[in-house]
Amino acid sequence: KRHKFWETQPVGQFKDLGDSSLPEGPIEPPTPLSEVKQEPYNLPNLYEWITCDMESTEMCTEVYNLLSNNYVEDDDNMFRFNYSKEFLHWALRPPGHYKSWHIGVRVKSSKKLVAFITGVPARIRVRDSIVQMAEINFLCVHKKLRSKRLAPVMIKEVTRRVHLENIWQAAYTAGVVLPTPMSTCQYWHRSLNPKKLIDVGFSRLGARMTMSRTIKLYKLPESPVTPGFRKMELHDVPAVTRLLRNYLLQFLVAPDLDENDVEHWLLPKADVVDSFLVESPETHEITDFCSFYTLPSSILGHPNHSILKAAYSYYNVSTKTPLLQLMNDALIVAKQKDYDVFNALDVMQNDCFLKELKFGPGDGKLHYYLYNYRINHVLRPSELGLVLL
Ligand SMILES: COc1cccc(CC(=N)NC(=O)c2cccnc2OC2CCNCC2)c1
Repeated sequence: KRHKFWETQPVGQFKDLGDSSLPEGPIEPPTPLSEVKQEPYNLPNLYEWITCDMESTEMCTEVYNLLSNNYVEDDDNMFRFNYSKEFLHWALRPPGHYKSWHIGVRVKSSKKLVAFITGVPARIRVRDSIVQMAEINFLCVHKKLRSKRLAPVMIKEVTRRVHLENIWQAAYTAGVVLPTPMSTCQYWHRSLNPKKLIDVGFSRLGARMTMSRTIKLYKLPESPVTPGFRKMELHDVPAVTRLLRNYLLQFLVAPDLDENDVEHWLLPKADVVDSFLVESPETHEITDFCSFYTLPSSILGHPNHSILKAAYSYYNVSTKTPLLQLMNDALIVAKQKDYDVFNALDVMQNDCFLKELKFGPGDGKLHYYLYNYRINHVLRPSELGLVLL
């Protein structure tokens, strides 16, 4: 189906796929900053731009409410992402963030927030090149304002504000196919609370399975089995940074994280991000790492459950403990913390534990995109070392 807007943008076009005469790298050169449009794009008359100060509790609440009622739903419209205020406050303020990249649209008369889009800066390595990019996320238009062609103007406005900071590439994901995925990943779910998942229709009772048999199938030990498995702490940042930087080198696309980034993105924050490591009891060396972020979903229209508590696999490194055992310990602590389900994409080396740890395939795909950067070969998920929130 035609992509009226995306055919006008510097993104890989379907017609160019396979044309490896086109060089890998930026599609368009940077524009001199003086030539970047200085004023915001025009919005339909009733609406105005607002820069959302995510340090303000009221603004965080307005953004939370917009997303909680209007953001991404699953294909059957049974669940809707319910990012918490604390999560948004964390996700949008990494080292070097720009307030101007937290963009809202509100109704001039009522001041009601009706749309949102964000960018955060990230250093992303693509093969051997480190590229300063914007990670674009949380594009949301109020349900009542859909198909007014607001999304293209919001994408153009965040692009314009990213250009003003002399950044010319971006990365983003979507559940829909646009020109042109750099990789397409499958998502997987591991039941932790199978009874609730079946009650709310997230999972179905397997054929020839009883509920008690299903509960037994997903049962986990009370506590992690790996000696030296513990929560990450501030003093672990240098060692975790070394471990993670070295591990991510094997992937064709991965974040280039320094200690400041690791401190922000991976230090545990209650109900936002959890991270654990294995410190060898003999040598006190840090040999392995695992992490997940907390992204609940609203359960739409269910009489006795309103929230699905979900953990999303984030960055994991195994150098001594088998990844299978490390991730099983992650499942165990997620169950201890009362998560209903543990989600993962088939990126990095996740394929090696998904089936064995009783993950089931989800009913959709997550497509990864780069803006203004051509990659000649669509990446296999196992070549991708990037997890977006
Ligand atoms: C269970 O509640 C849902 C509520 C809304 C959408 C979906 C399906 C879905 N679209 N899932 C994912 O995109 C997904 C599945 C596994 C891991 N990460 C994911 O997406 C992340 C990364 C992209 N931004 C959203 C969160 C499920």
